[in-house]
Amino acid sequence: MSADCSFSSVLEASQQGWMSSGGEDTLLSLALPLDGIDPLHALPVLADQASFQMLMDGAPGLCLAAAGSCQQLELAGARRFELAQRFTDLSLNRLVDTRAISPAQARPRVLLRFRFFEQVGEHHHGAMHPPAVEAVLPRWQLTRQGRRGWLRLNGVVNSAAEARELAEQLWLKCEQLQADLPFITSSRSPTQLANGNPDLWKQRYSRAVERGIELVNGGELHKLVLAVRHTIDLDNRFNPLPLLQRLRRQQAGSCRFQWQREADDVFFGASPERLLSLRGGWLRSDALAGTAGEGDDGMQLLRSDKDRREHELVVDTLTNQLRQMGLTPCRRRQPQLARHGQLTHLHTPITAEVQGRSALSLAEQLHPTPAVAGLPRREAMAWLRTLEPFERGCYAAPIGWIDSAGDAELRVAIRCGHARGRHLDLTAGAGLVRGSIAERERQEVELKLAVLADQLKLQTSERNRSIV
Ligand SMILES: C=C(O[C@@H]1C=C(C(=O)O)C=C[C@H]1O)C(=O)O
Repeated sequence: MSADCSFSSVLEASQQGWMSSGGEDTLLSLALPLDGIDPLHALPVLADQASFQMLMDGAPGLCLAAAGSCQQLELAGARRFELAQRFTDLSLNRLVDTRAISPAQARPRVLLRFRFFEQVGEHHHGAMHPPAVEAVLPRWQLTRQGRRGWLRLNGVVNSAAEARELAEQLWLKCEQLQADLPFITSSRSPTQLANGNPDLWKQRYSRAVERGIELVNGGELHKLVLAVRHTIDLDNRFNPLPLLQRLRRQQAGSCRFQWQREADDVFFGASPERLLSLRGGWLRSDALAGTAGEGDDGMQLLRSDKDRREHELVVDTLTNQLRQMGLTPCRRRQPQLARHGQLTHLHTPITAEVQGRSALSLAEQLHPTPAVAGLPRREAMAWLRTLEPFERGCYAAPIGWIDSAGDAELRVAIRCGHARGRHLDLTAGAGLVRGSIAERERQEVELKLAVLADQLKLQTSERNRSIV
């Protein structure tokens, strides 16, 4: 092991960090290079018993696991983007980073998860809902990009002795992670219990889609993205890690994510859609809309007038919003095909130079995109409230991180599930535009739900063979 990653060097860094700040409640951040550890695989050891756990697996790009909370913010509603950005800046600026000169992957990060709607709908008050935004400076952060990896520990210290303790904890965790990690297996996949009427969502959805199509054909809306929720009851708790590990192979182009608030509340998925990536003052956003039906390898999709219009609405809106912010976005002229497992979409990447803008001021403009809400945005959002009989929660909302250099990765949380105890909610939606056919849209969400359900690899009891 090289000199800069020996225990004595960590200890020395912790003491220097403490002395350089010397104040009460010093937020100390220690880091060590730690190659060869897969954060997805290591998450249970990293987290130990911590209730907060997070994973953003963009492998073969950056894979990040985090656990425990050092500083956190939860907000109920208004000005959530602005306040979450302020919390992020304050937390990261306050950190005494003893490894300030380290590669981008090692930078300290604040993790963020938004709810789709700023406010909970009138009819759903009283039930448990995720906050409008959660922002967490984690205690532990483990990253890997390529063959390189880093372990970071953030903690509040009030004395040289506490700074030393922090260094010891980092060293100990480093040793634990280098020992043999347990394999990720769910000893037995949970069995899906028979639940009422598995076709209930279809009946509800058909009615909502017909109304949605009236709205777009009548010109009241240009687009509306209606979602459905399917709830599955299980005989056991669902552990998403084996699923996320499989999806890494099957959907390498997606970003797998998991946000565990507590052991009984885990939100997870594999997002094909970037709300924004910020790297060194450059933004990239994905317009992703238009979905191939079963049996179409994408050629019909590329020729479909309805899908091309639906897609173009998303590209135009994203580029206009960026222009309104005084930016000069670039886009490809023609959409490409993006394949994510069994689903193929039309995809147009959009880029812009955004020097000096914060990630969340940009995200506030872009969320929710017409790929997941509709157009005009405000009217579409109001119709979603009327036509969707459930709270979206964090479905289709931004999830990701911001680092100490202002770089960020925010994904749109679709292709996702939310496990609460033994209940598992799967949510999927499809965009309606003029000319949409109700039956096709129903088939599209059915396909999306079936793909999700299939990936879960649940056991089915004799009495309940079909999920969707
Ligand atoms: C809303 C979802 O997906 C979005 C809607 C799409 C469509 O309508 O074609 C395609 C990709 C996503 O932007 C979802 O999967 O839940």
